[in-house]
Amino acid sequence: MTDVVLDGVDKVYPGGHAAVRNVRLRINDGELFVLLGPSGCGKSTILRMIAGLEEITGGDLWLNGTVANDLPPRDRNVAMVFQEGALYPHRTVKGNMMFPLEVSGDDRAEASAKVVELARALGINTMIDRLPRTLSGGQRQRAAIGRALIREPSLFLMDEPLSSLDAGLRTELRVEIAALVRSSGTTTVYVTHDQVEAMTMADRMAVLRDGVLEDVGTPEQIYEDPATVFVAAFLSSPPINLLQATLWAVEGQGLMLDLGPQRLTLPWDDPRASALISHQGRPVIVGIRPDTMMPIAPGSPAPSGTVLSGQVRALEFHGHEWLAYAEAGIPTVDANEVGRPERPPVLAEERAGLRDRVRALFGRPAEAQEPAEEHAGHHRRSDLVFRIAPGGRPDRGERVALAVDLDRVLFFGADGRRITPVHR
Ligand SMILES: Nc1ncnc2c1ncn2[C@@H]1O[C@H](COP(=O)(O)OP(=O)(O)OP(=O)(O)O)[C@@H](O)[C@H]1O
Repeated sequence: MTDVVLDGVDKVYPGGHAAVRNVRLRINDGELFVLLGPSGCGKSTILRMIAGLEEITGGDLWLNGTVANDLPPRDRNVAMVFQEGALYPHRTVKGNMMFPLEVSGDDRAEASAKVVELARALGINTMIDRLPRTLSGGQRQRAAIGRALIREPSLFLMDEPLSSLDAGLRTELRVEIAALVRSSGTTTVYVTHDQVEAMTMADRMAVLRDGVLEDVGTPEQIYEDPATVFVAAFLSSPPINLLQATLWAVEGQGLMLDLGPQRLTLPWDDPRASALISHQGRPVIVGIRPDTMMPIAPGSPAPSGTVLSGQVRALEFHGHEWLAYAEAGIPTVDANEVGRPERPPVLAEERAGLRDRVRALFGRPAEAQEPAEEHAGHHRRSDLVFRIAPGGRPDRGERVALAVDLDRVLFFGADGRRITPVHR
């Protein structure tokens, strides 16, 4: 059993790349804690620093109340499983799982009984005499997890252990891994870039971007009450609508969100009004999840300032639901570009260079270029995305009115941080 504290931890790789920046985090004893973020955000680096495989260049790592920055990996009692859990190819599943116990000189009969019991819990008891190459990817990962857990580590670290498996197996294994580590009570840090995996498995989770911690909390807290626009967007599937607005206080009406050609109004008695008023006259980002907008019959009564409208441009069938995309003329925001430092100009040049090279490759003449998208800065997509309840599906080209559940709308400043207080 162990708890882990990262106290202002930095990682600057040789060559100067700052992969992890001032991360402050507490992972409690027995917790299944998930590190989530896009590729390159520093998740694996954090995991490797906890394991002692990567030097910490700033701040402190505490393991069970002791600073462990310089503790050798073998003294941390940590077990780790990677994307492709490496097994010894010439040892059977049982031989692989026995190995850590043999090294520590455990009694053979006891070790064997323990391996059989854990193999049963992992659902691989019928294949313990087989060699790894005769197993499927999922079975190999189970064996690798078994080998890591067999010596009862204080801390279990998993780096994208399911990412090489197909979707069905991933779903099955994530349920089993979560149940197994919970029943063992081992503090577990699990790295993934898959938000569904994170939300379904985690007791608590952290969301990272560019080496910086954006948010920490339970999956429900982070989904319902995200700290930043990046977190709200990263955890939203289908994508959250992020609308560019200017906020105005209007006497007798409330807080008016000027969305260009359309408006929403928050009444004065809304509990968020007092925090929002500080942004009077300033740009804000309005976050509306697709399930918080409901199509209503045109002209049907709705409180003023609660309806958006648009023309249906596309419909998508997702099996359990339909999604619709409606052109509403409202400027939208790209979450990836909000609240992050400006990229150096050289990157933009490199990108243009790549585009030119691809064009040259496919022989596209320069005059065949598509017209430039009409957006400035962050404005890209200009559709409203909403869910459609079974039954009343609009047609493509039809105008729709959408009642917005204002209580569930999220408000962010232009820096991408939530304007209203975040509760943890
Ligand atoms: N040994 C290294 N030397 C220099 N830079 C490195 C090294 N290892 C990682 N990086 C850089 O540090 C950043 C974080 O890498 P890291 O592997 O921790 O990200 P990640 O979130 O785990 O990504 P992924 O999901 O793709 O594995 C990346 O920009 C990566 O290129």
